[in-house]
Amino acid sequence: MSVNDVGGRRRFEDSEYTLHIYPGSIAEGTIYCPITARKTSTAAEVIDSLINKLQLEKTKCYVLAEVKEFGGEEWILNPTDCPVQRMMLWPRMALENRISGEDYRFLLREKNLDGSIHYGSLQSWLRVTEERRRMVERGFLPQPQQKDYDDLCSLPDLNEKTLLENLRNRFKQEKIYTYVGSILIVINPFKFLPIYNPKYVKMYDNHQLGKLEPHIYAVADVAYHAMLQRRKNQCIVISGESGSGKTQSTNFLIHHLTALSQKGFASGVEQIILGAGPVLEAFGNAKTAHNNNSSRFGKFIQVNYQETGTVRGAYVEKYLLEKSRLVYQEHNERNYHVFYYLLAGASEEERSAFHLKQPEEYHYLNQMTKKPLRESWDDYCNDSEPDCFSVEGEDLKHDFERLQLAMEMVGFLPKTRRQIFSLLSAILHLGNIRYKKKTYRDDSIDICNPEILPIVSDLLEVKEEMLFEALVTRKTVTVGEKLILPYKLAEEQQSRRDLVWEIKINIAVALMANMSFILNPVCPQWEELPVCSLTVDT
Ligand SMILES: Nc1ncnc2c1ncn2[C@@H]1O[C@H](COP(=O)(O)OP(=O)(O)OP(=O)(O)O)[C@@H](O)[C@H]1O
Repeated sequence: MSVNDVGGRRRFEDSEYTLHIYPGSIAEGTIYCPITARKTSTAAEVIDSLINKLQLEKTKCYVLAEVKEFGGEEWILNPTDCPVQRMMLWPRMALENRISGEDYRFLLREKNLDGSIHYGSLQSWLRVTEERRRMVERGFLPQPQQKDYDDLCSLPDLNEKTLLENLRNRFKQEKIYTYVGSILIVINPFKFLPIYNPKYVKMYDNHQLGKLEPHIYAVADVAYHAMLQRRKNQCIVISGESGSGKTQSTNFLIHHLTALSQKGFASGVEQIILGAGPVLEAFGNAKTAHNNNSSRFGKFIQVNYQETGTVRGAYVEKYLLEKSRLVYQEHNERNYHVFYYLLAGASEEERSAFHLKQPEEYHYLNQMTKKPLRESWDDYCNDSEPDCFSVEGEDLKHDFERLQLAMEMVGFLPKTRRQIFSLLSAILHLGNIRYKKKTYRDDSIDICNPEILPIVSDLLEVKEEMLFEALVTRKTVTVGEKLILPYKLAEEQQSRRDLVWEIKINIAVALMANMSFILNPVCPQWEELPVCSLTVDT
């Protein structure tokens, strides 16, 4: 790096730096090409200068990749990223040894037509990495400054301090995966790392665990090949606290498991499992204090394979749905996303058919946010004060459209979709029912605002009298006898809570039934074929 200006802050911003870009096989004969750039120069501008300087084909699409360890992961820069700023984050040693140092550098890469990155021969890339590793081991190349262990079992001195230090060291180098024997520890980077592209799928295909840098693909790969070789079902359990990245890791696993089975309708299964994401997410995720998109349920995904390793179908099940969230949420938390999507995205016709109101008018949504009522949903968009109805960066109208599309993809007919939205609206209206004592002497309950009953009966498509009975009385069975007992005022919450939970469970069952059907198309020949399955449990 050379700085050609040493003035005040303004002038420092304008300073010029020299970037050394390695074009590799794109410009044979050029080891690196020096490009002058400023702190604010974008990757797109640097690439333009490179194209002119190296006289590259202008019709092709190029990207810059940042490498922090030769032969290691490549971080592809977006066209708007500023390479100089990235370079300024490199350690001083790396900047001082620009020419002889080989660890930190920018590479020029070509983009394929499908948007993937052209890496040239993977084998030669792997060979270089391996050779380098061997040379480091023999002492021909210096050891990395801070030695880290990719398997905690190999730590020479294993205690809490060394364990955490090792994980921290690795994380600083954006190595988010570390083994403990056959267990994989993942530290959520909260940013996208380009280590999930096809190059990595290929690289981890059929490799013994621990041979390469730890990766979630390695775990998927070991499970897949163990299933095929030993002909035994395999199970991967993902656990962690809320927001630690379980859902994201599940998606990476499913991606790799289906990529390994390229034949058959593998990609279709992946598309459905992952495509069903928006549906599961809308009905099963909510904003919590720790995670704006927290899954409030456990997920069991079973991918079934034929003996040949081809995906045969899949099975997804939700369990332990957090039912209490429907009727009560903690401070700074929300009810399930789907309610907010519906209220923001429904058309005028749907608003009137489902008797929709503003979110603040529903007890099940406004318990933690007591703010003055707004005139219309659009008012929320102009409100800069944060509240629980809007989350930064969220576009609820768009999310509702996306949900409708995803439901269509998972096989819901328009009529079923309407029924589900009608049930959701019924849940919200049920929450607004208020109770009182029937009479001064009679402790059983009555409804204060009976005008809600016709709305809910219309939405649930049940008779008003039946609904009233269900809300104020309960059935119990004693020895050989069925009793209908009135709810007492102290039990008023329970009276509608049971009904609300029942509705939500029925919606969840309908969702799962639909998904199971679409993920397991009936194919007569397959019925006779042996199957093995791989399950992912979060
Ligand atoms: N490997 C990863 N790379 C980049 N971002 C990640 C990774 N893992 C998780 N994240 C990000 O972290 C956030 C939380 O992750 P995720 O929703 O998967 O957590 P979770 O453990 O499923 O949470 P919850 O239990 O609350 O549902 C997401 O915004 C996700 O994009």
